[in-house]
Amino acid sequence: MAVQVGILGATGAVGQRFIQLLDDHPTFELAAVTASESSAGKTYGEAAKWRVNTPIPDDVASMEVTRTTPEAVSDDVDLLFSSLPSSVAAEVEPDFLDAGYVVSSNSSNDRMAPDVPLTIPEINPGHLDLIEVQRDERGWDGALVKNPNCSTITMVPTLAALDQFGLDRVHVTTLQAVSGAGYDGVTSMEIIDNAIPHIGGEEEKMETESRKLLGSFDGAEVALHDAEVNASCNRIPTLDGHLESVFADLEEDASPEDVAAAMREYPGVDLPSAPEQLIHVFEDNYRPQPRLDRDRGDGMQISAGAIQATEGGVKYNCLAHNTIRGAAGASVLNGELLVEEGWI
Ligand SMILES: NC(=O)C1=CN([C@@H]2O[C@H](COP(=O)(O)OP(=O)(O)OC[C@H]3O[C@@H](n4cnc5c(N)ncnc54)[C@H](OP(=O)(O)O)[C@@H]3O)[C@@H](O)[C@H]2O)C=CC1
Ligand SMILES: N[C@@H](CC(=O)OP(=O)(O)O)C(=O)O
Repeated sequence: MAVQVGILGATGAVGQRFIQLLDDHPTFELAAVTASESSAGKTYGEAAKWRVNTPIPDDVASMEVTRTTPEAVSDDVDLLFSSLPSSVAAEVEPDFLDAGYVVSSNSSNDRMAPDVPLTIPEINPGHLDLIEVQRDERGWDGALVKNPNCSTITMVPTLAALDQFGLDRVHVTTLQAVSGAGYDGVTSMEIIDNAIPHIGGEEEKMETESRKLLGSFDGAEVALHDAEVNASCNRIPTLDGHLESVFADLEEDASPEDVAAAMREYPGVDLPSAPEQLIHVFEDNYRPQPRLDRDRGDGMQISAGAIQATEGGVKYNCLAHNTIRGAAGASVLNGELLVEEGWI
């Protein structure tokens, strides 16, 4: 039976990706779209400055955009995807949770809260059970699950594959696409013929969220993985697709071939939006590249390549589509996991 879903912040850059990914979804049926006061009351077609590379589905274009309050959303909606600015999400998500909604959120508020599952279905599906803790502590009838930051989710599946060799220390440098900053985020004058060598708050997110995702859960709390993670984040003039260079120190000996095999064999999950193989490893050291490889697995697969030995471990490059696997696709996959695990 179809699960009725809604999108909070549906008119924005990530909201538009949600609409694209939910069109013809086998389980989810879009029943509500919300945005700010200035969009409320308009049809979606009037309110959204549509910038995704497929047309607005006709049935969505004619839907009425509502205010972002629980009262404005029908009780028939079982699951909400959230792509609000994090300051707005911090204020309104708790209202929806109090009202009993299950929320799969892409916004960065509360990702590191001890009682909020920060989840990638292929990596730490068991962390979803934090929902019980969250309900006890906060008295919510609903449930809140978060997906990680787009740069974090690009790297973490590869680190999870390396963890069998004893992940000790990670250094990562990112080359991030402009779409990560949103449509109005960086101006053309800033980014063309240029690179911007810092992204505010991004390094800390990579350094903390990765350790929560790889951490162990004992039924009550998540113990952060004890690897040291250091990140340096940079913006470059690609449109979509974050490329990252990772240097990982390992406790055990592992050749580049061992590492490539561990990445290739890392198990996927059987959910509608999941790629068949989680990590594609290239033999060609000049791959992955953003323009050529971001759409692998409908934008949900992670790519890796140029795996080479270092004194303490390995170095390699990895890539993911930042607004699909790194944002809306990640939330949809978490929604599918919530259904699969019986939370909805
Ligand atoms: N852009 C990206 O690639 C990525 C973004 N993210 C995160 O996802 C979230 C959304 O980002 P993005 O889509 O780029 O943002 P946008 O600014 O494009 O969209 C924001 C959405 O939130 C709505 N909104 C804004 N203010 C309010 C309010 N006060 N009350 C209710 N609704 C409001 C907007 O409605 P309206 O149109 O009416 O203003 C719009 O629908 C952010 O937390 C961001 O950090 C994460 C990964 C990647
Ligand atoms: N900061 C990311 C995008 C983003 O919005 O991340 P977060 O989901 O952590 O807010 C980027 O610039 O590419």
